[in-house]
Amino acid sequence: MAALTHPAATAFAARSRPGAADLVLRGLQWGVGAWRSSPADLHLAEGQTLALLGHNGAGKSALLDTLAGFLPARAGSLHLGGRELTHLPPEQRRIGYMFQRDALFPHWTVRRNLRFGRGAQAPLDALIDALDIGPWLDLLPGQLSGGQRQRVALARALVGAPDLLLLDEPFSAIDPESRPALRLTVAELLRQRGRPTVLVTHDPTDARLLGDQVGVLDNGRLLQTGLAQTVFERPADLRTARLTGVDNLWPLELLEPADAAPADMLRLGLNGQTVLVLPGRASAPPNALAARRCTVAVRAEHLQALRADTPPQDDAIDLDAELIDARCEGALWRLRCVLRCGLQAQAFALPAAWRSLDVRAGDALLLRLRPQDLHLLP
Ligand SMILES: Nc1ncnc2c1ncn2[C@@H]1O[C@H](COP(=O)(O)OP(=O)(O)OP(=O)(O)O)[C@@H](O)[C@H]1O
Repeated sequence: MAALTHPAATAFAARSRPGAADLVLRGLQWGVGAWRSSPADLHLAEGQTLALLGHNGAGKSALLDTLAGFLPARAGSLHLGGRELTHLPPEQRRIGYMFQRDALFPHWTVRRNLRFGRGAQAPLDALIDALDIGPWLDLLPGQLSGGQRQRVALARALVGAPDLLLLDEPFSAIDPESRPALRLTVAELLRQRGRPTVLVTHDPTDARLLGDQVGVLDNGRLLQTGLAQTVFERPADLRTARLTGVDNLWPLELLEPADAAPADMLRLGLNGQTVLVLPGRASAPPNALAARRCTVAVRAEHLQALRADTPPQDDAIDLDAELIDARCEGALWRLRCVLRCGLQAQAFALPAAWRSLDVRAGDALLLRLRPQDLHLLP
């Protein structure tokens, strides 16, 4: 597998055509049959990747088909590098598209598949090297595994330096061991391409790692788009929080400040009992203040599991908890706990931290978080 800064990837990028190529959608509506999206506006700068997250049927593939010209836009416009594409046929759009199903020609070798269309004259060596597909060039797609075919399809989408790259779940058939390395290779290829990419995924890790921007699509409506960090750390609503993989979503009531507490403290609780006290009521969404309830969103990676006797620390919020169970998930342990108020909480721990905790199911723990890692949703 090619390394993150594989020289071949650099050479491949150097041969990509230079020039501005922003993707701009203005009130674009797309649809399949009777299904139709809401209008969407978007500006994706050259070189940026938009990772689109959404449930099944949200309209992700239909959007890619519309950008590629396989489905007609129902309304609005689509510009790429200042060129209006809205009504151009697919072959005039200079778009590389990796479909959800690899769509390689089954009776052609991998080499001939790569040489099809835009790839007829394009240099291939650097791309073949970066994606590690050299050994399969003379094989037919049917002689490859699903994951191997996906890599070839990825190369075919990238060949000839398209102005816009569309990737529909590019890693869905890649085995879990190869996925992190391939993700990094692709991230580097996309970064060096200098052209926009729209990538559809169900995996928040793909979206976080590959997306400069993240868009969350729900039944044809873009709920939130923005910098990946903003969408992941500050999801606009509950659906976005779920789609971006927030594990802890605690529905809490806004309680009156306790006696003698500063008036601007925010006291959140359950059944009248205090769960969290936060500095500053300003962090609460205005409609949550009015409704006197909100959902507290905390990513599992922001909860630090500590031994129950750990001394308190300034500016940290500590929650008493009891361990339910712990499971190894690749490089991290996922700790499932129950808070004193009865709500469940999940925290990640690195293997060394998990070992040094030395706790078992039923043992007491402290879950620590920084106030800035906690986000209140209406
Ligand atoms: N051939 C079709 N005829 C009619 N409606 C369709 C057709 N294909 C898809 N749809 C509808 O269009 C909507 C958008 O489908 P689309 O395939 O874009 O969703 P998606 O977000 O890509 O889903 P998935 O994650 O399952 O691939 C869906 O609600 C679906 O019901």
